[in-house]
Amino acid sequence: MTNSEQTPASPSAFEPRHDRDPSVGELQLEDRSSLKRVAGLSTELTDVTEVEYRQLRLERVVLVGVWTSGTAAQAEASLAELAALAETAGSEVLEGLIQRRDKPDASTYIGSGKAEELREVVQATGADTVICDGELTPAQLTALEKVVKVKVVDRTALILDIFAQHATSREGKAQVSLAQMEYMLPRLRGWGESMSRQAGGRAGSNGGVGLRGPGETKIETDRRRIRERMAKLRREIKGMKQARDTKRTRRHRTEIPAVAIVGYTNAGKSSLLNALTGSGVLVQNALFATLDPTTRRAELPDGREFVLTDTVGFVRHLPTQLVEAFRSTLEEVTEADLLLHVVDGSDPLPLDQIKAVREVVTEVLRENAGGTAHVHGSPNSAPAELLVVNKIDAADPVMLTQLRGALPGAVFVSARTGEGLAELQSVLAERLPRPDVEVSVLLPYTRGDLAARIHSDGQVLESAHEPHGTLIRARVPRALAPALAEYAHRS
Ligand SMILES: Nc1nc2c(ncn2[C@@H]2O[C@H](COP(=O)(O)OP(=O)(O)OP(=O)(O)O)[C@@H](O)[C@H]2O)c(=O)[nH]1
Ligand SMILES: [Mg+2]
Repeated sequence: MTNSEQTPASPSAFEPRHDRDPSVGELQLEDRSSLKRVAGLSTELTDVTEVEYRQLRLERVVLVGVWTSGTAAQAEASLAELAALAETAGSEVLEGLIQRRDKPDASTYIGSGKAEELREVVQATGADTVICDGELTPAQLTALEKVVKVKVVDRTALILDIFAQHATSREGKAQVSLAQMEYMLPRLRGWGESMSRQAGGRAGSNGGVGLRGPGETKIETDRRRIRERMAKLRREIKGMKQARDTKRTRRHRTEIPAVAIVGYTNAGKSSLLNALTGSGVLVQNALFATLDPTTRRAELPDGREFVLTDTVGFVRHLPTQLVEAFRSTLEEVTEADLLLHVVDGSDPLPLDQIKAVREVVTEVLRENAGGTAHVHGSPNSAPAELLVVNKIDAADPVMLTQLRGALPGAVFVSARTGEGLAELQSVLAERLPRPDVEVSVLLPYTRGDLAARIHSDGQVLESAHEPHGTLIRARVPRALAPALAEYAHRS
């Protein structure tokens, strides 16, 4: 598959192009389409430390989930989401099965009888991969592979694979590699075995291309090399984080309020950033389209500036390796003055999405507590949250009425049609911290530079042109006050 025109009916096909839609990042979308994976080209991996080249080669898959708690609708939504994830990773979903049990089977995840059934489905459909809707232990993966006779991967590996495909920046790539290695480390043996069987299809024989699993010594060497690479990656990520910190400190010095957009993957975070700032960040009907935080300047109706950061989307059971690896990028979340929590109002279970996002945010805030000092607000205080229900143009009116009742403080918008955006901006204006010193100055016309700074960093309350200069009464950031002191005006 190379572009959406050729495969309009594919469930993973992109949304139709909206040529004049300001919320869509056309150019990046083309880039992404042109980089679409070509399946079946990768050759067997010879060096396990090259984790980033190890695509999962998911092609024709059967999904299987264990439904332990919650409603049937929730169990089905979870499997539907797994299907969307699998399609985003480039695979074709043939079948989905759910087993109701108290807890996953300790040895094969699904019960042994069900595993036999699964094997029949795999054979009947001609699937080459089974994806389980959870995180399996290395032993469970191996045991289930033995029964179903094809490669078995779990939800964590799938999400890691999508992240690996979507990472573009150096930092993003490093973070994903680190997460993949962490996931791989305890699973090296399992991988070796499954890869061998996968390549040759003659389990038990002991020679030939692709059939030599790594020997014990090789595994030990590989483990050591992976650990070394992980240590190196951690150092590199730390270095990249320092560069970003410097940039952020510069912003803090001018005390421009910061807003971080968080939310479930595909909720429309990037679309909202584009709609509020007129930028062209990548928008795609795919999960985890955005991995790198993008910061843009935006303006409130009263002229005050703020910065808006788009962040990686969250999902139920986001792999902990990823939260850990993305911690440095997620610091944008910790240090924001306000979290704009975007919810997809057209999703069947938006309240579940809100819950999942809040869980990850809480984890990120806890992990980062005690880290870098906060400039705004008190140290370690969690940023306030503003819920924004998006896609109201596509949402079911009954659901919207329910949501309005359930989420009294939320703002309802459509990034696509622009509905509700004006209200969102005025709510933002109320909620964002104001510059905190009031000054009255008579600026000579030669100091247009200072007048410009008052306009960009502060809030002008009154302004009048006098013979000797501009008389301005304004609220400005404390940091700007000293430069203005010599022009202080008393009436
Ligand atoms: N109908 C409708 N669709 C929307 C709206 N906002 C965004 N979308 C669509 O939802 C999909 C996801 O939008 P994105 O802005 O990429 O979502 P995101 O939250 O940034 O997603 P990730 O970066 O993948 O986590 C795209 O197909 C958008 O066109 C909206 O207000 N109405
Ligand atoms: Mg996005």
